[in-house]
Amino acid sequence: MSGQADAPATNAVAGDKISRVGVIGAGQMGAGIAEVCARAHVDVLVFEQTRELAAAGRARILRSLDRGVSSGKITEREREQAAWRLRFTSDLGDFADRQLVVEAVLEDEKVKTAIFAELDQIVTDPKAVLASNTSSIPIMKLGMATKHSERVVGMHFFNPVPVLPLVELVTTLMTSTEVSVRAEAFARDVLGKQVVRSADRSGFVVNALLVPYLLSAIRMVESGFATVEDIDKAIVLGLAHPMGPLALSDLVGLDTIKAIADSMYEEFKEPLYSPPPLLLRMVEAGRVGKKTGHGFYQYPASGRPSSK
Ligand SMILES: CC(=O)CC(=O)SCCNC(=O)CCNC(=O)[C@H](O)C(C)(C)COP(=O)(O)OP(=O)(O)OC[C@H]1O[C@@H](n2cnc3c(N)ncnc32)[C@H](O)[C@@H]1OP(=O)(O)O
Repeated sequence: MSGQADAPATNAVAGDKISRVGVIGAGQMGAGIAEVCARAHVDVLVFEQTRELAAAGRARILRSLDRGVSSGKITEREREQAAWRLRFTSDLGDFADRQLVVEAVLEDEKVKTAIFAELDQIVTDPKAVLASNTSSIPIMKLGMATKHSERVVGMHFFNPVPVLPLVELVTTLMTSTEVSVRAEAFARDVLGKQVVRSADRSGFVVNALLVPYLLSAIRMVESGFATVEDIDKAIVLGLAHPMGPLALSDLVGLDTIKAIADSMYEEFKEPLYSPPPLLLRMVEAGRVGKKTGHGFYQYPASGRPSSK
């Protein structure tokens, strides 16, 4: 193998434009992906397991659209139109007509492989793209849960999805050229994202660099090397990052960081990827960051962080 992304299996060309998308999961990533699709004039169907989760997902998207209006990124009319393009279902069978499905459920390999096996039966169009937003699970494992692994790619978005312009596109040894070209064209030309390609290695490009950095910051807190506030202040003021590593860990979710670190450690057996005990204890305590209101910082209803 060269040092490039894994070579796709065939040389077909891109098919027609994708205008019907399915998103599985309306948590922080799924909701963000559904929102950017709806804002890009795409018909979006979102799967959530229950009506309550679907209602919470819709409310999350509407709040973000409101924020888009108040910050002058979209007009009231665009907000209304995007909201109309979003539908929810709790029956995966409704995804039969989707041209692209993006799975964005929790980082659990068993859950994700079961979804891909089911989707493969439901979405029968051979040109359809089955994508995962996984942060770290090798895409091949998801592809091999299907009978058509040539349709499976990784499309990895970044949080907050409406704000961050990157998508990592991950092709496997089995992904067809047609599918990778369609997925890239959709992310770039329809969603207006910029695309980088990564080989199918746990963590891909961004998390392979980000996760050891976040884990090192958590180890610094654990050892008493510096306080949470000072570590974040040092990085914001000293490196001009928009937020420090502990605030960023809270934004991503400590449960997600643990899952990514576990997956990267399993793949590379690199001690730097091993989750430190403080991270494990915080996840066990349910203090996983912004989404539960408490992580390295506390998040009152206003959403503004305060010290632990
Ligand atoms: C773990 C993984 O697998 C993948 C990951 O996701 S890794 C995590 C990647 N994410 C990051 O690194 C986030 C880093 N942090 C940031 O980018 C910023 O701190 C932040 C965007 C989260 C918040 O920034 P902020 O300055 O406090 O907020 P705010 O000023 O309200 O918003 C920043 C910009 O986004 C825009 N924005 C915010 N919410 C928006 C929305 N819902 N829709 C559209 N635009 C929005 C704002 O208008 C503003 O735009 P301008 O700079 O042009 O004015």
